[in-house]
Amino acid sequence: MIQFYNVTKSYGDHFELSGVNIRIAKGQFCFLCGPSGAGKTTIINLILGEEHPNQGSVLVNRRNVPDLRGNELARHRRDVGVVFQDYRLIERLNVYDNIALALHICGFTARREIDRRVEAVCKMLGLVKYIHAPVMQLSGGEKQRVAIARALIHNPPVIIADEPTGNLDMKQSIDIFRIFRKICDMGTTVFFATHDNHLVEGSGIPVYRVDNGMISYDVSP
Ligand SMILES: Nc1ncnc2c1ncn2[C@@H]1O[C@H](COP(=O)(O)OP(=O)(O)OP(=O)(O)O)[C@@H](O)[C@H]1O
Repeated sequence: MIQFYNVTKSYGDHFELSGVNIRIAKGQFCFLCGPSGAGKTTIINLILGEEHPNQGSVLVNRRNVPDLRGNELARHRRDVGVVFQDYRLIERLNVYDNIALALHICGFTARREIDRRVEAVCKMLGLVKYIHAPVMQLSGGEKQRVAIARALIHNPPVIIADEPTGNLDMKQSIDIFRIFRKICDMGTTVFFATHDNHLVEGSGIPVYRVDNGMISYDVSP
């Protein structure tokens, strides 16, 4: 589903990732760990096609991302749901409108279909009672659930999470992590960048670790 072959990415002479090989199968859950500045967001941007490698290939669903242009790139970005640490929601809009906006942007116009999808995803994420609440009134954990709902609304085969628990306390982090595990159990591939060792250790989930420009792979016990 996600494959990096011998990828090199540098920014001038101050940062280089080299010889990056990643292989994440369809429906698999993998962590992406590493210290601040190690290149986690760079790897995510390569998957999204927001950055291009200097060398090597980045395949998602067998498509070489750096080759995608125009409609193909737009389609690729719809196929990869993204969740960020800082939620990136529109605070003055309510939960329903934040999630529905993602469907409007993709050309959905039928009100009944939009209602059906938004209600289903809110039900799955325990957001039904907040559906008409402005996002600014929600806690960090609730906002992150809205951001996950927005990322899931198109049923993307892949979800990328960039430090999704970075602003949350331990209890909320564990809740959010469990939601991602549930999403994976439903068949979605999940790549989860985190600094939270308490989520990684003992989880038994494979980990890609970036450090000093290199990547290694292991399975935490
Ligand atoms: N567009 C860019 N131009 C130049 N340098 C960049 C660019 N994007 C990132 N960098 C540099 O690349 C390095 C890796 O950054 P990146 O954001 O990928 O790290 P990270 O592991 O996600 O860090 P954090 O955990 O702090 O978010 C950093 O030294 C950063 O300053």
